[in-house]
Amino acid sequence: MNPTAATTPLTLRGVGHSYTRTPALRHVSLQVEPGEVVAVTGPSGCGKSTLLHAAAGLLLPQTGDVTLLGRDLRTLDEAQRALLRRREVGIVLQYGQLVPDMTLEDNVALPLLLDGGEVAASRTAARAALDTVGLEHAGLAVPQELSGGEVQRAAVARALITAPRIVFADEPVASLDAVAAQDVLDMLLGVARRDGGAVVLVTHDNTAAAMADREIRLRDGNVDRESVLR
Ligand SMILES: Nc1ncnc2c1ncn2[C@@H]1O[C@H](COP(=O)(O)OP(=O)(O)OP(=O)(O)O)[C@@H](O)[C@H]1O
Repeated sequence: MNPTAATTPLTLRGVGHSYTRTPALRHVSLQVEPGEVVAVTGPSGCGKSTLLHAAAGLLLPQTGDVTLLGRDLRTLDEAQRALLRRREVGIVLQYGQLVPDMTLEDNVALPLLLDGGEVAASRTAARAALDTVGLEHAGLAVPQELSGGEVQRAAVARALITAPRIVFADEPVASLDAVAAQDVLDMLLGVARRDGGAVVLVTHDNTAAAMADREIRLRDGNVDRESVLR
């Protein structure tokens, strides 16, 4: 058996975090199983993005523990968490988060280049990744020359270029039309079909949420309801 297939991709135990006096997340526990796609839904401000940032190691929550791909995130320093994210985790945040004055090709190649990848090979891989998201024509453009939907698709290409074991996506289809949204979701959800892979999708979009295996609905920083969808 592949040893990575048995690793639980993500476990949160009693995770809480406050930016101000009102907690953004109160006490959230959840587990994502190998092969699973989990949609995190709920009204604006209920804590979805905070949950995603904590789960992906972008934010160390004030209380509780996160185990990501078998690693307890509290035991890793910032550099170790960054390395784990870069090598094994794909992250698509709201608004794409591309580097503004880099071409799309270099933006998408960045995770490989930061890991010591050879420049020409990394750019070739980036062009192939841009091709899969329908942006083969835009490799030499910079993000401000693109539409919101194109930026989002490039962010998806960048998140998938390292063949991550888990993907976290925050509203990945918010600025896409229905056809492009379906394409992007298919690509992201493909990660869960890899051995031991998993996907966590924050979304307001009912169609996107309905593609998940399980929906976790938050309210006021807590899990309000969990529904098994398939
Ligand atoms: N950096 C921050 N500083 C202060 N408060 C914050 C910060 N980020 C989030 N919050 C607050 O924490 C709460 C949860 O925010 P969060 O972004 O996690 O919710 P959300 O469910 O993702 O919202 P949306 O659907 O609108 O993106 C909100 O009340 C928000 O105003």
